[in-house]
Amino acid sequence: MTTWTDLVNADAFTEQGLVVTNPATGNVLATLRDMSDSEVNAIIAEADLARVAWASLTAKSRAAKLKAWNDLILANQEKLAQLITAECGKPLAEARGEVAYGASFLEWFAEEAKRVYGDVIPAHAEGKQILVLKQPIGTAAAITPWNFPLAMITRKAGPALAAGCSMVLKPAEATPLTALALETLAQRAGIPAPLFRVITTTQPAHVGGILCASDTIRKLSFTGSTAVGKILMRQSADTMKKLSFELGGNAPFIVFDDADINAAVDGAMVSKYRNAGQTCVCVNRFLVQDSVYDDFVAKLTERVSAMKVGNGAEEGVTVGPLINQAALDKVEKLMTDACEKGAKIAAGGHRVDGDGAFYAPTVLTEVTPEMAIFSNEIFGPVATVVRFNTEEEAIAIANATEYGLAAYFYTQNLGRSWRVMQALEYGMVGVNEGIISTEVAPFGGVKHSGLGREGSKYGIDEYLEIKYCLVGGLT
Ligand SMILES: NC(=O)C1=CN([C@@H]2O[C@H](COP(=O)(O)OP(=O)(O)OC[C@H]3O[C@@H](n4cnc5c(N)ncnc54)[C@H](OP(=O)(O)O)[C@@H]3O)[C@@H](O)[C@H]2O)C=CC1
Ligand SMILES: O=C(O)CCCC(=O)O
Repeated sequence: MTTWTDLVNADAFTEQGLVVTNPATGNVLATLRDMSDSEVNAIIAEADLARVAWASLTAKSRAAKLKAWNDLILANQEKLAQLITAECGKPLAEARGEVAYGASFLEWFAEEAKRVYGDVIPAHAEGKQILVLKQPIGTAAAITPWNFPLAMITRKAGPALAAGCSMVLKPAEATPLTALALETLAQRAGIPAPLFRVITTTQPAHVGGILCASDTIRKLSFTGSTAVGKILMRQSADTMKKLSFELGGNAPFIVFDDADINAAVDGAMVSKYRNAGQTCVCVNRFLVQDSVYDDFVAKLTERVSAMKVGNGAEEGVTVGPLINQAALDKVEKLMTDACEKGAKIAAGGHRVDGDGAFYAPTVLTEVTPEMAIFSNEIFGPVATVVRFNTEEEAIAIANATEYGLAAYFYTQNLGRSWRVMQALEYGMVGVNEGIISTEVAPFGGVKHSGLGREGSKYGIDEYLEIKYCLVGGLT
C-alpha cells in the first residue's frame, strides 16, 4: 500500500474500469469507476443546485474554505507528491514543487474572492445611475491534462469557487488519482461535495461531448492539445459557453550574442527539461546567434550529459519517463526526420532501457525550419538548436509558428530587451528568465495557443459575468 491511498475515497475504486498505471514501472496503481452518463448528468445537476447557496455566502466565507483547502494540500504535500510521481512520472522534487505551486492558486484566489469589485459609471442623463455588477457565471466544467495533475486543476477550481461558481472536472485518464485526492481534501476543508466533483471515465470524448452540450454548464476551461481544444470549441457553439483554452506551444528561446551565456544555459536547463520536456511552456526551439552558438551548445551539452534518467521516485533522478509509449514514438519520429534532414546529435538521441517510456535528454544541433521538429510541439527532453545571424531574423523565426504561448530570450542590452519583448507574438515572455510560471501573473497564449488567462488578478474574470444596470427615476 502506498501512503496516498487514504486521500482517495474508497467509493472511487472498482474491479473493472479506468486502469491507472505508473509510467515508470507499468505497475497498476488503481482501477477506478467508469461513470455512466446518468451519473455524469447527476453530478452536473447537483453542482448547479449547490452553487446557489455557495454564491450567496460572503466572499470572506468562501475565501476561508479555499484557504482551508490550500492548507490541507500543503499539510499533505509529501503524499500528494508521491502520488503525482507515481501517476505522471515526474521526479519527486518536481512533484513537491507542483504541490506548492498548485496550492498557491487556492491561496491567491481566496484573497481575490474579496476583491470582485463592480463599478458606478457617471450616467449619460440626469436622474439616472449606471451600475456594473460582477456575478458568478454559474456551473463551470474543467478538462485537464496529465502533465500537471494537481496544479492545472487548482488553477481552474480556485477562481471558479472564489467567484461563487461550482466546478465539474474531467481529469486526464492517466492521472485521475491526484484529482480524486484533491476532491477528498476539498470536502475535508468544508467545501460542500457537489461544488467540486471529479468524473472518472474511459471515454473522454464522450464525456467531453456531454459537458459541451450541457446548457447548465456556462463555462468550460480546458488545458491540453490544440487539436482537442478546437473540437471542444466547435462542440460548445450550440450552448454559447464562455471558454478558456490553454493549449499547445512552440516556445522559442533566443540567445543573443550579448547574453550572459552561463545564465542562458541555466535558464535553458530549467525551461527545457522540466517534467522531461512535457509542459506547454517548455522550450521547443533554441535560436542562438552565430557567434555564441558553439559556446552555448558546448555548455548545454555538458549539463545535459550529467542528467540522470529513471524512475522519478528514486533519489537523484532528474528526468522521468514520458507519459506513455505513444509520446516516446512521437519524439523518436521527430528525431529521425530531423537527423535525416541534417540535424546533428550532441547529446542523447536514444531511448533508455527500462519498463517505462524513457528517452535520454538530448541536444540536437543544426536544426532548420524544414524539419518537422521545428514546428511540432516535441513534449519530450529534446533541445533543438537553430542558428541565426541578426535580431530581425531571430524575431521572424520565433514568430513563424501558429502557436503563441511562451517565449524566452537572453540579452544584456536594454534597448534590445524592449524591442524584442514587444515584437514577440506570444502571451508570455521571459526576459533573461527560463521559468515564468507563478500564481500572481497571467498565464495564457495567443493565436492557436488559446484564449483567456489563468492565475493573477485577471484569472477570476473567466468565471464572472458583467451585468449593467441602468437605474432611472432618481430625480
Ligand atoms: N497545453 C498543455 O499543457 C498540454 C499539451 N499537450 C499536447 O497534446 C499532446 C497530446 O497529449 P494528450 O494527453 O493526448 O492531450 P489531450 O489534449 O488529448 O488531453 C488533454 C485532456 O483532454 C481530454 N480529451 C482528449 N480528447 C478529448 C475529447 N475529444 N473531448 C474532450 N476531452 C478530451 C483528455 O482526456 P484523456 O486523458 O482521458 O484522454 C485530457 O483530459 C502532447 O504531446 C502535447 O503536445 C498535452 C497535454 C497538456
Ligand atoms: O504545461 C502546462 O499546461 C502547464 C504549464 C505549467 C506551468 O508552468 O504553469
